[in-house]
Amino acid sequence: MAEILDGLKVSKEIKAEIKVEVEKILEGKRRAPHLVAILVGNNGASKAYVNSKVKDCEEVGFRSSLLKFPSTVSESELLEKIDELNKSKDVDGFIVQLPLPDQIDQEKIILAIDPRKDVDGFHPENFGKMALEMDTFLPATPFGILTLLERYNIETKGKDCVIIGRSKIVGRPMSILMGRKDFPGNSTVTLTHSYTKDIEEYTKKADIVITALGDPHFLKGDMIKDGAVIVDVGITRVDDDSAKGYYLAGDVDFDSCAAKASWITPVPGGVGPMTRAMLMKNTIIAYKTSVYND
Ligand SMILES: Nc1nc(=O)c2c([nH]1)NC[C@@H]1CN(c3ccc(C(=O)N[C@@H](CCC(=O)O)C(=O)O)cc3)C=[N+]21
Repeated sequence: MAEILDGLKVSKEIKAEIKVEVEKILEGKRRAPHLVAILVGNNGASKAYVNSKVKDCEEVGFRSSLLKFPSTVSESELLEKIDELNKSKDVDGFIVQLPLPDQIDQEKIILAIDPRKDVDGFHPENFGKMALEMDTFLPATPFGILTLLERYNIETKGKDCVIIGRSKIVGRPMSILMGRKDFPGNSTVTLTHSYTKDIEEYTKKADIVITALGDPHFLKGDMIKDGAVIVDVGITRVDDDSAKGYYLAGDVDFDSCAAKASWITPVPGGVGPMTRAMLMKNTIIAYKTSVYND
């Protein structure tokens, strides 16, 4: 029976550590770190995530601003706002919640963000630095997974790690990070995706499986080996007749995998809260390295 990689617990520890740092900053009579989130449109899940980020900011003592735009906003309007945030001396970092409506070129938006304020770590300059093992903002979800593995002392060196899904914000960067030379890395990485002939062939041999595909209960116990470490990034709202009208489903079939794995992340309470904690971490890093605070 697997032990739980408790992302909710670790995320609280990290936020408490950040809070202590913020208190020291304020004692030094400096302004608090300031994170801005841009939310476009009315997507229920996006709204929920952004609101929880605002709550996290309050919890650690950051200033936060939520900028809402209608789904009809033009690309140039958004670019103007980004330019303003790039220049603003009292904004340390900002994120543009994805996905964006079709009339907006996501690539253009990400390229417009000043890499020094790109606390999501999505700008190609930061992605490149990540790949080259240079100091930079790591994308929050992969950063959260690494931190979770680190805090539980999960050995990754020399392990076979299989990642399912090659998204720009999770699978792809995760595949790079797990193979990096620094801890927790040094794994032998296989990145599987929709064109992989037989995913099971890989997952069955893997010491570590990281699923990020958004397909509820995809990974079953008979697809993994005994003692594997299972990290579930998937989080899909599945309609049901509960009070909320939905439940949150991971990519992992929890019961059958937990029966075989050595460690496993739950959904909710695993990677999600870690993602949020790492955004706070990136924001305080941005604050400390900001040219305006030295
Ligand atoms: N620019 C941008 N940056 C992001 O980091 C980003 C984004 N766009 N778009 C959407 C995804 C998704 N994402 C999540 C964050 C927290 C939870 C989270 O805290 N989940 C809770 C459950 C929350 C609930 O109850 O709905 C949990 O797993 O326990 C989930 C998903 C960040 N994303």
